Amino acid sequence: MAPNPRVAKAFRAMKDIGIPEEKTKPVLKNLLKIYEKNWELIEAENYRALADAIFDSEEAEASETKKKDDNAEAEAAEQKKKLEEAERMKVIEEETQIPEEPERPLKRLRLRHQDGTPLKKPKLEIDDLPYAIPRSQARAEAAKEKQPVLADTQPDVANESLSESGLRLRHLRNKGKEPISPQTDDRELRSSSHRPSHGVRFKEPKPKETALSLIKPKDEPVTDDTLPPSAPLSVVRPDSSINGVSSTENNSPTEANENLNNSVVPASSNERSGHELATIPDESIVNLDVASSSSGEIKISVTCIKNPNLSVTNVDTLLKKMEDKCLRSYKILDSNFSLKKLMNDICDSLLDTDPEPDNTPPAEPLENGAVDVSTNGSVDHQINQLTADDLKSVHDINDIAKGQESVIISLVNEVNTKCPPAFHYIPGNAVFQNASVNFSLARIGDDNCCSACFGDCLTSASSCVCALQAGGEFAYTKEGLVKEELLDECVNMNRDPQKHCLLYCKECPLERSKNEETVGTCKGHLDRSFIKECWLKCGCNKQCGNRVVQRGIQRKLQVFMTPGGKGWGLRTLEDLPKGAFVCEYVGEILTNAEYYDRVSKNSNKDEHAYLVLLDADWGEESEIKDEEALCLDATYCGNVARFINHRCFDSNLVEIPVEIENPDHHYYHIAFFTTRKVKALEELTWDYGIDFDDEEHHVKAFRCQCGSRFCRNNKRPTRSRKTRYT
Ligand SMILES: C[S@@+](CC[C@H](N)C(=O)[O-])C[C@H]1O[C@@H](n2cnc3c(N)ncnc32)[C@H](O)[C@@H]1O
Repeated sequence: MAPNPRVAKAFRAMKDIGIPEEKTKPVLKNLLKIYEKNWELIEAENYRALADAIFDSEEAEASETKKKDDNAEAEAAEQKKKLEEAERMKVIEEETQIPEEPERPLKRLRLRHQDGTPLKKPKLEIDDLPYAIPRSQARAEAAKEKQPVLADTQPDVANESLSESGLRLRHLRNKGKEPISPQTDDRELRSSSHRPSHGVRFKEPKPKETALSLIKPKDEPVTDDTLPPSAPLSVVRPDSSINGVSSTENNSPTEANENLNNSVVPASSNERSGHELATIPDESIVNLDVASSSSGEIKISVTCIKNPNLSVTNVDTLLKKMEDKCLRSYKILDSNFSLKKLMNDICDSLLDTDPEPDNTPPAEPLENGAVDVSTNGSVDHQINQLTADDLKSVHDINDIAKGQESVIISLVNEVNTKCPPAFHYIPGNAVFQNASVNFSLARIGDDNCCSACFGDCLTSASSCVCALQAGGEFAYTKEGLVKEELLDECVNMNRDPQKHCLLYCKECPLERSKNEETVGTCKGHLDRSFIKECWLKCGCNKQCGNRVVQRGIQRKLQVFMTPGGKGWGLRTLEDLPKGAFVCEYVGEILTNAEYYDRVSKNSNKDEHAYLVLLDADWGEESEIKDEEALCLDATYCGNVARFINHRCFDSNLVEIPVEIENPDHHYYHIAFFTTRKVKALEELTWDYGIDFDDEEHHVKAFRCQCGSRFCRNNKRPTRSRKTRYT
C-alpha cells in the first residue's frame, strides 16, 4: 500500500529539523489519535504540534531514565547505608565483647579405654588453642613442638610457665602425680558429659546418676526494672510468745524504720504462691491474728499500737491508700491489684495450708519461736506459723543477704507472684559435715604466703610469693580487675573445653560416689588456672590489691524474677567494667558422696539445682579420698550466686578458681568475674557447661531459655527431656 502522502510529508518536515523517522512515527501516531486525525492541526505552523510532541516525548523519556538512574542511585545509597550500619554494629559488638560466631559445639567425646589399662590422652594440638596460654612447662613445650599435650607429662606448679602473653598461670597439680586420660575420638568433640567442673548440677528424678557436667553462652536484654526502694525493710519474725490460739508478729523496734511499709515474703520449700505478704509498721507493736472455723470462716485481725489517738478511718480510704502504696512501693505490676483480693488470697493460702482443721493440740513453738506446723492442728491458724523450712525463706526483700554482705542486695518480682525460694543466706562457704577442709595456719608455709611483703603487693617493684604461686604475675590490675590474659584464657577454656587440657582420674571420686556396682570412667576435669590471693600470713595490708574476692561483694546487685521463664535471676544495678569481681559461688561444702546421698533422699524433686564441683585438682592426683572430693551445694544454704542463670556460650560472667586459705586445691573458691562491660540492669549469666544432648546424663536438663544466638539447646528436639521428666 502506498504511503499516505501526508504522513510522508510529516516525516520529511521532521527530518528537515533533524528528527529521524523512527522517532516521528510513534509520536505522529499518537497525535493523530489525540487530534482525531485532524491533519490541519498537525500540519499547522509547519508541523509545530508534531515537533513539540516529539520534543515533549523526548523530555519525558529523559526524565524517566533519570528517575530510574536516581532510583538506582538511591538504592545503592541505601545499600551502602546498610553495609555501614552492619559494619558499625560489628564494631559495637566487638567493643562490647560479644564473641564471634563460635565453632559449633561438636559432639561429645567417647571414651575408648577402660578396664584399668593405661589410657591415652586426649589429642590436643596447641595450635588449636585460640589463646594458647600454656600454664605448665609441658604445655608450653608442647606448644613449641606442636606435639599433642599429654596430661600426665605435665609437671607441677613449682613449674609454672610463661604464657605467650607473659602471664604466668598456676597449675592445679601436685608434683609427680600422673593423671591419665582416655583416648578420644577427634571427630567427636565437646559435650557436657565431658564438660567437667564448675557446672550447676541439676537434680534428676532418677537416683542413678552418671556424672556432673556443665555447659556454655550474649547480652541479656536490658529491662526497665526499677531500682529498689532505698529504705531497708525489716523482716517479720515469728513471735516467741505465740499462745497457740492466735499468732502475733512483733517487729523488733531495733529493726524498725519510720515507714509503715515493711513486708515479708516467706516462701516454703514447696514454692509458695506469693500471697503471704504482711504489712506491718515498725515503731509499733503489730498483732496479726488469724482464725478459722470448721465452717470455713477465716478471720484475720491486725492490731497495731502506734498512735493512741488514732481515729477510725473509712475502710475504702484505707484500702485505696494501701493499694497505692503497694503499687508504688512494692512495684506490683498488676494495675488491678486489690488489697481485698490479696486478703482473699491469704485466706486461700491458709486453706491450702491446712484444708482440714482438726482439734489436735496447738503447735509447739520451735526454739526460735516459730511454730512447727507438723504438730499444729488447732482450729486457729497462724499466718506466721512457719516451719523450720519456712524460716529459711523469710527473706527481707530489701536485703536478701540480711545484712551479711557489705552491700544491700534487694529482691524484686515484677513478673508474677512467686516468692523467693527457701534457703539460708550465707555469705561464705561452710562445711556441711564430712568434707575435709583444713584452714590451719600451720599448713601455710613460707612458699605459700608473702610474709616479707608490706603495704600493697601490687605497688611493689617485683612480684611477691603469692604472685609467683599464680605464675609470676598478679592476677589483678591496680583497679582491682582481673587481667585480660587470664580472663580471656578462662573464658576460652569454658567456651571450648575440648581444646584445653582435660585431666582424667584413674578412679574418679565422682563416679565412685555414685555407689554403683562398677565405678564409671572419669569424664575428665578441666585443668584450670587459679588466682592466688594474699591472706593471713602475708605481710601486706588488708587493702592490698591482691585481695579482691576475700573482700566479698562490692557491687550493687539485685535478685529479680526473670521475664523469660528462667525463674529468679541476678542482675547488676550499676555498670560494670570488664574483669570486675561480682560474687563468689557460695554453698555448703559437701563431699560428693554426701551430695549423692542428699539427692537420693530428697523426695522433693526441686525445680532448680545448685551444685558446683570443686574438681580442678582431681585429675592431678593418683587418688583423691572421698572426703577430699568436694562440691558446693547452694540448695539450702547459699548466697546470691545461687540465682545466676545459665547462658550458652556468651555469658557475661566467667568463673575462676581462687586460692585463699588452702594451699592444696581440694577446696578453693569459685569467683565470678565479668567477661566484658556489663550495663546496669543487665542480667548476669554464667555458662554452666551443660550438654543438652547428653541423653544418659543425670542432669535434669532444663529447657534452655537463655536467648543466646549460640544456644546449644535450640536446635535440639525436646524428646529426651520430655521422656525423662514426665
Ligand atoms: C542455679 S539455679 C538459678 C536460679 C533459678 N533460676 C532460681 O529461680 O532459683 C539453676 C536453675 O535455674 C533454671 N535456669 C537457669 N538458667 C536457665 C536457662 N537458661 N533457661 C531455663 N532455665 C534456667 C534451671 O531450672 C536451673 O536448674
